[in-house]
Order: sequence, then C-alpha cells, then structure tokens
Amino acid sequence: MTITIALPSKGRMKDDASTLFERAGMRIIAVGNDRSYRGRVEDWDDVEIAFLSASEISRELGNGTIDFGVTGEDLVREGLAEADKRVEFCARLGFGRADVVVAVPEIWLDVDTMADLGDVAADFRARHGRRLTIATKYWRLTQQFFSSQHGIQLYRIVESLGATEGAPASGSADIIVDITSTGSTLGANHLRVLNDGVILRSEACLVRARNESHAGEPSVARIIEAVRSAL
Ligand SMILES: Nc1ncnc2c1ncn2[C@@H]1O[C@H](COP(=O)(O)OP(=O)(O)OP(=O)(O)O)[C@@H](O)[C@H]1O
Ligand SMILES: O=P(O)(O)OC[C@H]1O[C@H](OP(=O)(O)OP(=O)(O)O)[C@H](O)[C@@H]1O
Repeated sequence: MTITIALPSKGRMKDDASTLFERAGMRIIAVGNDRSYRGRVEDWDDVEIAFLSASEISRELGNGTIDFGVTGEDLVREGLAEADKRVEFCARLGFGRADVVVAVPEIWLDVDTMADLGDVAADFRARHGRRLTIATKYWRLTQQFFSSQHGIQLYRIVESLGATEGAPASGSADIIVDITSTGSTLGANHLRVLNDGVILRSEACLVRARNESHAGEPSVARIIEAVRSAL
C-alpha cells in the first residue's frame, strides 16, 4: 500500500521537519513545480508526501486520511477527542517546543497555584457579578485541565484567535491559556504562569493515525524506525 506522510508546508516546523527526514535517509523530492503540495521520497516508492499546515495535519490524522504526520502535540490533543485512541505518538522530535500554560496577571499576588485559582473562581460571581473568564484557543485542553484535573467548574472560556496575552489588559478576559516558549510575550503583558499551571509540554512529534490497514505493513515500521534513528 502507499503510505502518506504529511509534513508542515510552512511555519516554524517546516525546515526542521525536512532536515530530520533527510537525516533519516528519506530525501524529499517535490513532485511538479516548487509550489506543489505533494512530494515523494527518493528511493521509497511506497511513500507519498503531502505538505499541509501544522493544524491541518492534526485534523487529517483524526480523519485517517493521512497515515503519518509531523505536527505539534498541542494541536493533536486540542484537535482530537481521545487522541491516544485515534493516533499513536511514535517519536518526539526535539523541535517546535512550547508549553501550554495557565497565566494570570502579575498583580494577582495571592494566586500561585491552581488551588488558589479555584478559590478565586468560586468567589468570582459574588465579588464581580460574573464568572471568571479565560481567553484561549485551546478549548479542549483548558476544559480538561480546569474541570477534570482540578475540579474547577465556575469559569467561562472566551475564544481568542490571536494576541491572547493582551486579553487581560484589554478587559476581554481575566486570565489566559496559551503557549509560551521563551516567556517574553507573557512578561511583556505582565502575566505570570501558575506554579502548577503547565497543561502540556508540547513539541513536534511523528504521529501515526491508527488505521487498521497498518497492521503487518512493513513500510509503517520502516518509517518509524528511520525517523527514530535520526533523533
Ligand atoms: N513560540 C511559539 N509560538 C507558537 N507556536 C509555537 C511556538 N513554538 C512552537 N510552537 C508550535 O508550533 C505549532 C504551530 O505552528 P504554526 O503556527 O506553524 O502552525 P499552524 O497553526 O498550522 O499555522 P497557522 O496558524 O499559520 O495556520 C504548534 O504545535 C506550537 O506548539
Ligand atoms: O514565549 P514566547 O517566546 O514569547 O512565545 C509565545 C508567543 O509566540 C506565539 O506567537 P507568534 O507571534 O509567534 O505567532 P502566532 O501566534 O501566529 O503563532 C504564541 O502565540 C505566543 O504569543
């Protein structure tokens, strides 16, 4: 069978992903012209490459329309319910690192932990006449972390598709859940990560859709082996 591997077509993971594949002995050749979104791997005739954005890759893994993808763990866990049942994380690739975190305004001096935040959330309506609001694009991860892991139910998520760190200062939310790598954007916006507020330490991963057709397919094992050997 032909195995389709999706690699980032743009963005911060694109170059690292193609360098890794090269090191794994899988040299990628564009099919058609330079702007083509398909490729193949030199001397691997049963492999096809699709170039997609990192977030599309997580969606297509969920649909099972690609066999493997290189994308961020955060995008997979946010995009797919019960991700581990639908995909296998075959290798952590050591680039695209970012933490998904809960951050509060620096001036919330008494709030250091999720338990403290739970107390704030419980009092919020009495004090302010509304629920605590959280700006994020990570709905699923936020709900799992707050409700299932920490038993905090009294909050409202405000969807944020950009400049999330600005939400507390602009008044559109009280706190945020977002990714951070150096921490400089949080600092510039006077926000602080709670001591136990790291929801996920994400990085780029080689992810396999759990397709039944993979059972006993030699090229599936060969691809995983090749990528792991390059780490
Ligand atoms: N500083 C960072 N900021 C944002 N994402 C980062 C950062 N460092 C690593 N990443 C990771 O990069 C991935 C997002 O990459 P990118 O922005 O290229 O993807 P995308 O969401 O498909 O792009 P777009 O939003 O342009 O469609 C996520 O997995 C994220 O965790
Ligand atoms: O901890 P730091 O190193 O400051 O990085 C974190 C920031 O980087 C990303 O934004 P970016 O401006 O790269 O663009 P994006 O939101 O479009 O991904 C991300 O959304 C955070 O805002």
